[in-house]
Amino acid sequence: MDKNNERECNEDLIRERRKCNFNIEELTNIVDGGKARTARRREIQRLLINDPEFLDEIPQDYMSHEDRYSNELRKSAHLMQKLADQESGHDIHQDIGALTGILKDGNPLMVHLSMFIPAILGQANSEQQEKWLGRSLRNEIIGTYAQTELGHGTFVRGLETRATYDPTVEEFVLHTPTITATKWWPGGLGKTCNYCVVMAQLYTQGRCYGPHPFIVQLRDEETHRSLPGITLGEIGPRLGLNSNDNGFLKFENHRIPRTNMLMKHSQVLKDGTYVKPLHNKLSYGTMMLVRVGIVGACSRSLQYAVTIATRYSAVRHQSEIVPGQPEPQILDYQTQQYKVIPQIASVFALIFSARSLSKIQSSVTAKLKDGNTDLLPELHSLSSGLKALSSSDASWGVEVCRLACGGHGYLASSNLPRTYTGTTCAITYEGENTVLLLQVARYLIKSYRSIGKETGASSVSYLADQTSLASSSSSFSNKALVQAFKLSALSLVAEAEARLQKLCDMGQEFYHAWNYCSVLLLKCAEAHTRYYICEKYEQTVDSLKASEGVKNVLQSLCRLYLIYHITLTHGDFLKCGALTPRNIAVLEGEMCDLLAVLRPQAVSIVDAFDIPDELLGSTLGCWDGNVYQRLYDEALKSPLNKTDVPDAYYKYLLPLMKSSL
Ligand SMILES: CC/C=C\C/C=C\C/C=C\C/C=C\CCC(=O)SCCNC(=O)CCNC(=O)[C@H](O)C(C)(C)COP(=O)(O)OP(=O)(O)OC[C@H]1O[C@@H](n2cnc3c(N)ncnc32)[C@H](O)[C@@H]1OP(=O)(O)O
Ligand SMILES: Cc1cc2nc3c(=O)[nH]c(=O)nc-3n(C[C@H](O)[C@H](O)[C@H](O)COP(=O)(O)OP(=O)(O)OC[C@H]3O[C@@H](n4cnc5c(N)ncnc54)[C@H](O)[C@@H]3O)c2cc1C
Repeated sequence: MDKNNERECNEDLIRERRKCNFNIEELTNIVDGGKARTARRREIQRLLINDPEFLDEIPQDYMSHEDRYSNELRKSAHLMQKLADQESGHDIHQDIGALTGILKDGNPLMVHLSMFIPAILGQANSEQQEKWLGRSLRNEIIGTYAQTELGHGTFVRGLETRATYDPTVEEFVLHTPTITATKWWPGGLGKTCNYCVVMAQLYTQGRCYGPHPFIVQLRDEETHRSLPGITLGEIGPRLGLNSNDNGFLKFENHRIPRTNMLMKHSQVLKDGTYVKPLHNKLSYGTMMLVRVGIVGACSRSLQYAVTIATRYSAVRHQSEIVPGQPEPQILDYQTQQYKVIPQIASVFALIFSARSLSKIQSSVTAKLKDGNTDLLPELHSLSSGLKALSSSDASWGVEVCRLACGGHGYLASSNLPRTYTGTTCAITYEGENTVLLLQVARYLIKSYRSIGKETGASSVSYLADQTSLASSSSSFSNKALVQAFKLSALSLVAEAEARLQKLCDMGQEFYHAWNYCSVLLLKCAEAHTRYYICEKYEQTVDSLKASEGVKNVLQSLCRLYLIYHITLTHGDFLKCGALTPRNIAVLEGEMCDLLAVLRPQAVSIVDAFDIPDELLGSTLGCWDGNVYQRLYDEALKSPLNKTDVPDAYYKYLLPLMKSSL
């Protein structure tokens, strides 16, 4: 689509784009993380969208279960080949964002790229990396991450798969002792992978040392047949991601060499002696790494959904605001603005938090190389909290965007249903959100109780700021609003700690008291993480070197985000005295003013996300706004439209209609 050719474009969108008062390219660079990143993303996307191999012969929704898998595997394999053919020197994980939309509805090689290779990088020692890293990067072997079992996903310590060391032959015996120990869910496990990293309970010298990672060959490298002692299969249709072959796996006393235990952090020596790691949760490192990646992935899903909803809201006319006048664009309704524009603001919140988290992760990883694990709990807490809030915010945001598109948003061709199912899964996988938030709460309570002890953990240092509890601000600057979030989080943590202590003082065991307070603890974790996101948003926008136009847009979006979230949880702000009822009323009024200020810029802001039509894949969100013709053309692709009278009519309907004659 030639974006300079207005003749092919919907008139409403032309008018919207003429209202733009900022430099779109500059905002695109901010979204991508710099000019060079924009250029690289475009280079990759051009390479992909001009390649006919990525086209589907028929829309996926009309394919059989087998054909969907096969079609997606074809494209995934082609994509991997294409990326491998690219000049070297690029980190493929840096490029993952550029690939959004090219593969639809889960792809069978995703976990190979996002977990198997990272697991080898993070858990294997140098000899093991020598053996498996190159092969997996060259796609000579394809792997997955097999941790979850039928009986246990959340509670990793409860996994039942066993790896028992036999020093006589220096092998581990992998065994699935019960039906509930069957590995269940891993992406690509059913039919695609020939290797995997298995998390199993390590037994040596008669003792269990807990879950550890092992690399296991599953299928013959020539015939692709499952190896003896291994049962593999696919788990069946899911809410979404149905092009992937999520699988199951059972071991029947399957033997692997001792050197297949991934030994970067802990080891089992030839005689069976266990050497413990520097920190006993280092074996959970792959999960933590992916949680960081999920924050960025969620921001991209939301960019897709909100691009579709915003453009559609500019094109769609319905009802009337002024009686008797022409039907307005639905984007002119304040309630529609309230659906769509906070989601645009949320995209930037997620982008800036993802970047901040990624920096922290790099510095923790660098420290780990020197044997320093001090900041691991801080990273665990932040990555858990941000994974949870980003996935729930993005899922809700995508759903709101679907609702904002009325009936057409329910159509598969809008690409909103698939965007939703591809986002909501992140609430569950890689640590179910409630469970991760309770991990954050655990860290908060522990940190609150150790006030005064220097831990170097900056995300919780505010918990020591007891004086702020008594003070409410009369100023409404963005900084002051962020302070209100801080106060709200601090006061919730203080309340939860006091409630826990009271129950313990009354004679309850701590773990019962914990469960009894867990709804409040969840709120603490959410408030703390929201404060973190708001603080990063405000700081990033404040310190941004940008033109006035871009800065103004981002300031307004940031302010909208702060006020929007205050209004959603205003009870917490009132309860702690951070804001008064009058303050809330004023802020609610200002939120509506901000919607009006941002409304004329909305289309241009989503244009700055720069998502090519071919990747957006939506009849409603295309750049030219030619919505109705596209909806009609897509409908014609339905196989039911191949004939005027379907066979089913003769088989079922005709006999029914004639039966009473
Ligand atoms: C590169 C990627 C790019 C992009 C990504 C984009 C898209 C996604 C791509 C792929 C994803 C696809 C599919 C999903 C795959 C999966 O789902 S894999 C399976 C994931 N499974 C989970 O996440 C399980 C969740 N459960 C857990 O992590 C743990 O069980 C638990 C953390 C909830 C609890 O662990 P326990 O061992 O029981 O610990 P505890 O008793 O609760 O706590 C003891 C102390 O340990 C601390 N702790 C726990 N975890 C960590 C950690 N990772 N690091 C540091 N510390 C940790 C905890 O805080 C406790 O500390 P105390 O000081 O309080 O004692
Ligand atoms: C699309 C998809 C892809 C996946 N890919 C993989 C993969 O590649 N590899 C892999 O190993 N796994 C994978 N998984 C599995 C995934 O990681 C687990 O489903 C997830 O960790 C949740 O565990 P669970 O299913 O046991 O849920 P459960 O823990 O059974 O959760 C059920 C409910 O119990 C609650 N609950 C559980 N424990 C607690 C607690 N301590 N406190 C309070 N509430 C609690 C939860 O909040 C939830 O409401 C995938 C899952 C999905 C949906």
